[in-house]
Amino acid sequence: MSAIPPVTLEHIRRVPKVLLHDHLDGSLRPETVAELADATGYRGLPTTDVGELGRWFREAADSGSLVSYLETFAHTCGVMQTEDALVRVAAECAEDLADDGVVYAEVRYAPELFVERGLTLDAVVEAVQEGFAQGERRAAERGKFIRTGTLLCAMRQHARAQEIAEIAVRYRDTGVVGFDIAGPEAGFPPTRNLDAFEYLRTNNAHFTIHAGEAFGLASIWEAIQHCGAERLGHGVRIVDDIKSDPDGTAHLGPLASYVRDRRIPLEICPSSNVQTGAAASIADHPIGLLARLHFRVTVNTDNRLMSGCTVSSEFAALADAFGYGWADLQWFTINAMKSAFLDFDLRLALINNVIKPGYAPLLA
Ligand SMILES: O=c1[nH]cnc2c1ncn2[C@@H]1O[C@H](CO)[C@@H](O)[C@H]1O
Ligand SMILES: [Zn+2]
Repeated sequence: MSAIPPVTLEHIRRVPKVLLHDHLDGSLRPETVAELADATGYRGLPTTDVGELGRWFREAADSGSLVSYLETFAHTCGVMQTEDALVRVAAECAEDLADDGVVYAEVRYAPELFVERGLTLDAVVEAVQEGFAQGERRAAERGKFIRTGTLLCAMRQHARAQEIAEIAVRYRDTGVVGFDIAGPEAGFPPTRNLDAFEYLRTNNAHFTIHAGEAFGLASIWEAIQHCGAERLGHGVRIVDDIKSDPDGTAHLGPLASYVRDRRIPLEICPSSNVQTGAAASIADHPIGLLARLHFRVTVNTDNRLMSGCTVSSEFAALADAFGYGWADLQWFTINAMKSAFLDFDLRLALINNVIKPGYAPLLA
């Protein structure tokens, strides 16, 4: 019998993982940002030195506020205005995730941010899907399995949610698995987009909503009870509805109970929350409490470029902070797979044929 390996980054990279919340325009390789700026004539980068550029994104995003964090996306979106650029970024995204041991990923982006040079929204979606297909193929050629789906975001501060929802439904059979709203939360409640959410529900389409990140319970409540969100992007502020006694006994308010009882998945992104000020540090992150109370917690990257992270590094940071072992990491992974916007039979197959066998030798 070989000894069970310790929960280190190196070993975490080898076990199957599932990612539900990752932004395509927040996860480019720094060298790709620099090369695409050169190729497409984008002149706005703060530096063209690749090492400095990676550092710049992490530091600029380390701002303590969601609004200044989001300013960094001007540069990634700036270099993603052509079909070739979108294909490349999506293909590299699939490959990078596969190399990190991610077996299923839902990657999101807002098509409306890539039309500055004349691409149509449909052309954007088709280029991104082509890129993911290429990336999955290239990963498979290297012996790495990954399946991807995309989520189309509408930006809260624009008024295009209905249009984007219609595109999400139209492309549902070609890899678009759902819809989301992203962007600044304060001042832009999800109920501004009620028509779009009603349209999606009428068409039996899936959606998640960024809520409970920079703004509190009201945003979560609206997302679930008015809009009908199936999952919550972040949702960490649900802890505002939980009171803890000095001995650790927790008392859940009605919204927290509803979220837990209905098993509403929380797409938690620990490093991103520290950067935007939604959590003071990884060790202080509400994920510790939420996992202990058995909320449907999933672990995500949000923006790998801005946070300099991967799913594996997020797992490793949580294992360090909270002492999580392989059983906990499997629990996060199965939670995520159960919560995916993918057909039930495919979710079950990935759980039984890929995830459980991947962790089994570590749980003996
Ligand atoms: O954590 C976040 N909260 C809200 N919006 C975000 C977050 N991360 C990225 N984006 C926004 O989503 C857009 C589409 O991918 C990005 O351009 C960025 O503006
Ligand atoms: Zn996000």
